[in-house]
Amino acid sequence: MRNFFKAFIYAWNGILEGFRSERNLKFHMFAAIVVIGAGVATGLTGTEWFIVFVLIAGMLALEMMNSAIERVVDLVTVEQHPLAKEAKDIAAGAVLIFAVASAVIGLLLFIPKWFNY
Ligand SMILES: Nc1ncnc2c1ncn2[C@@H]1O[C@H](COP(=O)(O)OP(=O)(O)OP(=O)(O)O)[C@@H](O)[C@H]1O
Repeated sequence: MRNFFKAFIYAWNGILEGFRSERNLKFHMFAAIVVIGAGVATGLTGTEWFIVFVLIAGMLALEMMNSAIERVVDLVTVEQHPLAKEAKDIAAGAVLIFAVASAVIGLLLFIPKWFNY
């Protein structure tokens, strides 16, 4: 139980460190607050809120994973290396895929409701 508690504290510190040092994470958090506000104003159903929260949590978690990969790469080499570039660019690509998919799904959720008003 103590180990579980310690692991939770480490993870919580990781979240705080991510939000403290990563500009992109702050931007995603801001975007999440805007989307939640739009959801409240639009009146989403339970299923739609479920989708929105999964996308927000997935986006934040993926952005944090990207930041972790960037740090590990920087720890391994301060030199320019093709593998370092590939690792960082692939991780950034994963974030981009999820961000675009989230934006498309978000628009598919919101736009029909806005047109119904
Ligand atoms: N050690 C490295 N060797 C080769 N290419 C690198 C290395 N570090 C970063 N790059 C590449 O340089 C470009 C810019 O990287 P940069 O380090 O400025 O940003 P980042 O670490 O990817 O992200 P952030 O701006 O969030 O810190 C990216 O294409 C990245 O893959």
